[in-house]
Amino acid sequence: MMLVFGKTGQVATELRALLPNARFLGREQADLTEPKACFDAILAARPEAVINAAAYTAVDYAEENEATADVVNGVAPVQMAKACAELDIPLVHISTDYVFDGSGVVPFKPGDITAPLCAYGRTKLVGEHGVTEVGGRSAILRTSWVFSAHGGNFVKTMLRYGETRDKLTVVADQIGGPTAACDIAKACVTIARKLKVYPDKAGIYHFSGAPDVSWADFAREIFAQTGKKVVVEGIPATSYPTPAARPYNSRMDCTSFEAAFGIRRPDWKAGLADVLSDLEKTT
Ligand SMILES: NC(=O)C1=CN([C@@H]2O[C@H](COP(=O)(O)OP(=O)(O)OC[C@H]3O[C@@H](n4cnc5c(N)ncnc54)[C@H](OP(=O)(O)O)[C@@H]3O)[C@@H](O)[C@H]2O)C=CC1
Ligand SMILES: Cc1cn([C@H]2C[C@H](O)[C@@H](COP(=O)(O)OP(=O)(O)O[C@H]3O[C@@H](C)C(=O)[C@@H](O)[C@H]3O)O2)c(=O)[nH]c1=O
Ligand SMILES: [Mg+2]
Repeated sequence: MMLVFGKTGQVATELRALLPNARFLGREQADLTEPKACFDAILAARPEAVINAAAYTAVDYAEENEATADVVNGVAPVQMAKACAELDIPLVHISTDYVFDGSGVVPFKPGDITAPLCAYGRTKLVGEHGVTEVGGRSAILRTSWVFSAHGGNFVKTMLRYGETRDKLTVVADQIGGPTAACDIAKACVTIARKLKVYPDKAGIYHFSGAPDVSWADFAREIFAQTGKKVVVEGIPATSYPTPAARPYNSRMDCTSFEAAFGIRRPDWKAGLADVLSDLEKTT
C-alpha cells in the first residue's frame, strides 16, 4: 500500500485516480503544521512507499505567512523522510522551479545553485535540504507551472477571466514548462516503484512539460484550444506587480530524470487538451 499526503490538491487528485488502493491523508488525517503527526502517521501505516503531494502553495500569501509555510514545506517533509528512512521505504517529495533565481536563459540542472526569490521558494528549499540530509530512498521531483481540471491553477484563472473579458494582459518575460498534474502523478508512482528496487536512484530530479513558453503564450494556447476570442497582450513582469517575486527563467533540464526513469518531458499542449475536455464534461 502506498501512502499519500494530500487528498484534494491537483497532484493528489490525479494520484487518487491512478492509485485506487493507496491511502490518502487529507488535512484532517495529517496536518502538516504538525510535522511529528506526519512521522507518526507513516510509522502507524507501514506503507510500501510515501508520496508527499501536500504543500503550502499560495505563493503570494507565503510572503506574509512564511513561518507557517516553513513548517508545512520545510519541516514536515523532513519528518516524512525520517519515518521513511526508519522503515527503509521510498519517499517521493515534490518541489519547484521557484528554488532558483531565474537568471540567464539556460535550463537549470538539478545540481545548479539554488537561490529562491520568494518565501515559498525559500520554504520549499528548506524541505529539499532537510530531506536530502536524512538520506534514505528519497527522490525530490522539481516540477513547474502545474495545471489540472481540479483545484486552483493558471488555466482555470485564464478561463474565468476569459468569461468576462476579451482582452487580458499576461506576463511575457517569465519562461517555463507548464506541467499537467496527471503527468506528475504518473512520474511520482514510477519513481516510488523504481526506488524500491534501486535505492541508488535517490536524488533530485527535474520534470516539466515541453516546450518552454511564457505565461502569455501559455494563455494564448488556452484560448486557442477553447476557440475563445480573447486577445492576450504580453507585458513585462515589472508591469504586473505581485507580493512575491517570480523567476524569469524557469526552464529546467530534465535529461537526468529521463535517463534514470525512462520518462520524457510530457507535451503540455496535449495535457491541456485533456484538461479542457475534462472541464467541458464537468461544467
Ligand atoms: N501548483 C504548482 O504550480 C506547482 C506545485 N509544485 C509542488 O507540487 C506539489 C503539489 O502541488 P499541487 O498539487 O499544485 O498543490 P495544491 O495547491 O493543488 O494542493 C496542495 C495540497 O496541500 C494540502 N495542504 C496544504 N496545507 C496543508 C496542511 N497544513 N496540512 C495538510 N495538507 C495541507 C492542501 O490541502 P487542502 O485541500 O486541505 O487545503 C492540498 O491538498 C507541491 O509540493 C507543490 O509545492 C511544484 C511546482 C509548481
Ligand atoms: C492571473 C494573471 C497572472 N499573471 C502572471 C503572474 C505570474 O507572473 C504568472 C503566473 O501567475 P500565478 O499566480 O498563476 O502563478 P504562481 O502561483 O506563481 O505559479 C507558481 O505556483 C507555484 C506553486 C510553483 O511552484 C510554480 O511552479 C508556479 O506554478 O502570470 C499575469 O500576467 N496576468 C494575469 O492575469
Ligand atoms: Mg498560484
